[in-house]
Amino acid sequence: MTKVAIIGPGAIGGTIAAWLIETGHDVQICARSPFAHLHLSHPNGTIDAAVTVRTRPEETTPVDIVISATKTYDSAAARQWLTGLLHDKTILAIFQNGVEHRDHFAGSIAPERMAPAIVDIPAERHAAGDIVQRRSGTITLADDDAGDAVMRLFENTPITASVVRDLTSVAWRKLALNCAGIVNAITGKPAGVAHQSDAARAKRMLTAECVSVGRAEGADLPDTLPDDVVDHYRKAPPDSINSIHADFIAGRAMEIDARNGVIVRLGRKHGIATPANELAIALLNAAASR
Ligand SMILES: NC(=O)C1=CN([C@@H]2O[C@H](COP(=O)(O)OP(=O)(O)OC[C@H]3O[C@@H](n4cnc5c(N)ncnc54)[C@H](OP(=O)(O)O)[C@@H]3O)[C@@H](O)[C@H]2O)C=CC1
Ligand SMILES: CC(C)(CO)C(=O)C(=O)O
Repeated sequence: MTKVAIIGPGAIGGTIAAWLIETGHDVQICARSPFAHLHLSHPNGTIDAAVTVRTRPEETTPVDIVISATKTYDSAAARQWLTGLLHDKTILAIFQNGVEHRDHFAGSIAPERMAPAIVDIPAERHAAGDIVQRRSGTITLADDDAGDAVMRLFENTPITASVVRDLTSVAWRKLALNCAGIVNAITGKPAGVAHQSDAARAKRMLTAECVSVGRAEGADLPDTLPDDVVDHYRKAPPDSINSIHADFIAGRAMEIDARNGVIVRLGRKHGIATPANELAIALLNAAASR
């Protein structure tokens, strides 16, 4: 049994919490709003569990592994929980999209105790503690001691956790998929719009910039990635809605900076022009403004 804390019991944090409780770990949940019961509907059934929820950092006790699973823009707020949760060997796993996991938590824990994770688990939260997991999914971590410890946590769950030598490339490949998702939010059309040639062209342009900047950052990315991304959206259920599109529809904050802004920012650093991402960001911000 490992002592675990999960900061941010949303779609991903709630799914992870349910599986870790189910497989016998001691889980503290760090939440903004209290709830007493966790209900996960997953591809093979359901998990129902009573939960220990902390709503204030001073209520927490140190654990072996902290998993931060907030949206990227809540990373600074998530850091506030760490004081009470860390002992001198605690590992901090960062479950979020984007390529800046370490930057968001820099200075809060020694770099060798951070475990950035690329998560591919489609999940939605319907209410506090009420989560639907669509597919068992995968968690990819770096091949080091911290990544190894987090991978072992999932041994008895249906979620496939693995470690890879080159997490940078995995993160940029996921970013390629995510940066193209902005087309759905701007057009207001779900995945099936990728069958339309102009939408597919826009996705390819965004992704091509991601490939150039990612390579400058050291990622190993294939030339076929823009086409692969379009294929991915074409193969998805045509009515499926990616998370930035869902956040836009719901009027929630969006991970625009982590999914597209980062391409523009790092592009500038390397002298690479990123007009498609710049334009897409401006259009989505304009569409979201009241
Ligand atoms: N959902 C998915 O299918 C996938 C998501 N991801 C990535 O995983 C990350 C998490 O996404 P997701 O689970 O969907 O997001 P959600 O919005 O569903 O969950 C985020 C959770 O963090 C909580 N939170 C925010 N700030 C704090 C804080 N200071 N203290 C405690 N809790 C806090 C929110 O609380 P509150 O209830 O108050 O809002 C919410 O419960 C994102 O980076 C996303 O891009 C990656 C792959 C798939
Ligand atoms: C569905 C997927 C994988 C790509 O758009 C995603 O990560 C998201 O919805 O944010």
